Amino acid sequence: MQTGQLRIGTRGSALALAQAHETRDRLMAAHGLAEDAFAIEVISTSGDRIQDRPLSEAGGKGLFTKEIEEALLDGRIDIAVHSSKDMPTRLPDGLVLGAFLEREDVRDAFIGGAAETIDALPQGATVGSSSLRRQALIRRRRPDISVVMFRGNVQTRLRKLSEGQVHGTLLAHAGLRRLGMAEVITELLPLDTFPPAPGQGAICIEHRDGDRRIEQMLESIHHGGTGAALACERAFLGALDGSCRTPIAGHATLEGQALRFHGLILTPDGVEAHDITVEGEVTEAASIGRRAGEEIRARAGARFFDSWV
Ligand SMILES: NCc1[nH]cc(CCC(=O)O)c1CC(=O)O
Repeated sequence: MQTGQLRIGTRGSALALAQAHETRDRLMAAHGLAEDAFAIEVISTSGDRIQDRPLSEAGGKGLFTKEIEEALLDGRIDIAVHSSKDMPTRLPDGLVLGAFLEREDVRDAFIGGAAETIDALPQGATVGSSSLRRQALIRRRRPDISVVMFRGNVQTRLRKLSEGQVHGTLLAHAGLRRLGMAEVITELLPLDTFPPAPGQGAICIEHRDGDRRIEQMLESIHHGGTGAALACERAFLGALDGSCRTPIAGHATLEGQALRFHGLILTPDGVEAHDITVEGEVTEAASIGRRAGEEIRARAGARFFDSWV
């Protein structure tokens, strides 16, 4: 490592590396820096190592961030690049999310083998996904479909699909685009029936609270609209206690100074669902999300949350 280099911590998956490179490239462009002003440090996380069970059972979201956050706190790296969707609502003391890059398309994508769309899948088809939200949304739309646990990187999933192990799978459009693989998509799912996970499609950058040098560098690559949408979506998750065993969707959109949030919670079988829309000023982003979370919680009732914990 050269002295003065900015050290970027990331997981080692192809998607994580693409996101780290995108962040580095934006910082290079914004500050007229060369590639050797940065070092990309790959950090393996528990989430990468656990492959045999759903992460919601193994301990949830923090599994993708713990080792990276330790590296930040120890001063081994200066910034960490994450998928916002994978970030817990509460960060360790001393760390903050300092910047969000402009959001990609937030929609889920269906990659079909047996048929191009979810509606066209044969009766009783099998779809692979390990996301509780996607499982519940598919079951809500097509109760006859069986959803099987499906993890691993994009290449592994596509191989299983081409081997006929499943009739289709769902992935984030954003991730496929960042990998240059959007051509495998057979259907982009509509936002009203397949609302995204809070944070989907947005890259965030975490750093040590009060690190002035980093704060100044990030200012130029931060996207204010994405930051407001994410403040709202993360507040919604926080108000729901971020339970990773509950299928939760939440999406904030902006039109000028107006922010509109749509949230949805479902039972894992997709049978029961509660949704909410709250609108307000962009400056109130976090309180809109919190209010939506509190209201949907009250509406669903304690029984809804108790039924599978
Ligand atoms: N949990 C894995 C994860 N985290 C972020 C993305 C996609 C990229 C994004 O949403 O920014 C994915 C894969 C997927 O859902 O297909």
